[in-house]
Amino acid sequence: MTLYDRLGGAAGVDAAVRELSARIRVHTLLGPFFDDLDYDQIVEHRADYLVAIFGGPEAYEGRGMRESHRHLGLRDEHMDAFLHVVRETLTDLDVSPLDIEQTVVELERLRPVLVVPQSSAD
Ligand code: HEM
Repeated sequence: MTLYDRLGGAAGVDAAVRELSARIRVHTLLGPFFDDLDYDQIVEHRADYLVAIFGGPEAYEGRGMRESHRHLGLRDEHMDAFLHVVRETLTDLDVSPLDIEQTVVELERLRPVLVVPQSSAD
């Protein structure tokens, strides 16, 4: 059984991503990144992308993760905050601690892709 199945398949992942995304949109540090963007479309892409990561059917047709985040200049603190909200959301949705850990491990793999290296000059 994949993580996707244990999270409740398409409906479960979709519900979790929607709840996560609502929390991210109002987050003090993360929310402002999405001002003036089509958030519904981002949430839809985010759900498709995560379904595939967790072992569900591949439906994601958006840009590569590096390409879609590079211009944001994300730092470790943004990734940390994102993962913190993931943990809180899944805990509130009664996902098992083991599945939460596996989810975070999967998302951690994207850290080097999403976080822009800081030059020693700044
Ligand atoms: C593992 C963590 C993450 C995943 C899986 C993820 C996934 C995605 C996906 C699939 C898209 C849509 C790309 C497209 O439409 O082509 C996207 C866009 C975006 N993400 Fe993330 N993301 C993650 C972390 C973050 C973090 C930490 C931030 C910081 C706030 C962030 C901010 C954004 C923004 C602002 C966009 C829209 C960029 C634009 O269109 O200008 N993401 N993300």
